[in-house]
Amino acid sequence: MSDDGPIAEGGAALVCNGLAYSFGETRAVDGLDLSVTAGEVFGLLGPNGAGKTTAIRCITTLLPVPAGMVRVLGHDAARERMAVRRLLGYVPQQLSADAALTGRENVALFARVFDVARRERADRVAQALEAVDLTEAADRMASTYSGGMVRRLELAQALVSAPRLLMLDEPTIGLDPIARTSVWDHINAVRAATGMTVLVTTHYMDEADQYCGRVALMHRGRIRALGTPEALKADLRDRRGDGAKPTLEDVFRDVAGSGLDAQGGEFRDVRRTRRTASRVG
Ligand SMILES: Nc1ncnc2c1ncn2[C@@H]1O[C@H](COP(=O)(O)OP(=O)(O)OP(=O)(O)O)[C@@H](O)[C@H]1O
Repeated sequence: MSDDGPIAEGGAALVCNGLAYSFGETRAVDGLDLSVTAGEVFGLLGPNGAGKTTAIRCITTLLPVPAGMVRVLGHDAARERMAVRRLLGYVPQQLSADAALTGRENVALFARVFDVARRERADRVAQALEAVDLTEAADRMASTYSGGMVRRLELAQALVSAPRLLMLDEPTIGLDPIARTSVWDHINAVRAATGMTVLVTTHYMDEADQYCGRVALMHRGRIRALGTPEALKADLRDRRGDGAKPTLEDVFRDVAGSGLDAQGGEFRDVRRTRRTASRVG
């Protein structure tokens, strides 16, 4: 922790205040307020077009912060971009592994990009591959990997720089249930070993319920509800008072109301798939 610079305010790994970002007339992020506690798994949920990816891209410094403030472990994302980048790991929605390289070469590439010290690189690459159970497959071309293996490889790429805050944009989309569980098991094992903070977006409500300590519903660029899945469900149950047990999806339908369908968004699995395996094949 000593070489990370400023101490995070109030134990927060990430703070966004009034973050806003527009694409032309489209206000993708519209005054986002968020505080993610160090060490937690935080789920950022919302229908298609809610602004989740745009917010993540601002936090990871891939987009500027034109309005509002973003701080990662006390570092300002607008003014200290390199410091923020050194603290972050990012697994984007888009495929980030190269089919024409081996698993080890893919992770080594990220180690170079993220400036892992040359003398440590081989060990750190091996550790990252081990952490996601890809040691045996490490020297095979990524084009031979299954979709779940590719996703774990992308996780290793993000982990090789030993991030304090891991950002995952729909990490399990398009994977079968066993591969989804495997991805989460590996994320949780690394988190338990390192204490890193995880911010994840997902359309899978069951995953958010099971794996996230707290979740926030983002809709039309803003947070509309935030809390533990249990608290959010209990609150809706109390308000409805009909004895039925709401799911997390019920909570978010309640919060976003008819605006969901008007925007064409769905909280349930939207049946999009990254087609990971076929795209690297
Ligand atoms: N490069 C871009 N150019 C123009 N508009 C964009 C661009 N990227 C996103 N948008 C718009 O910004 C809004 C927020 O999009 P964003 O991708 O951040 O949402 P999201 O919550 O991540 O959605 P999804 O769940 O589908 O990934 C949408 O209206 C989208 O059409």
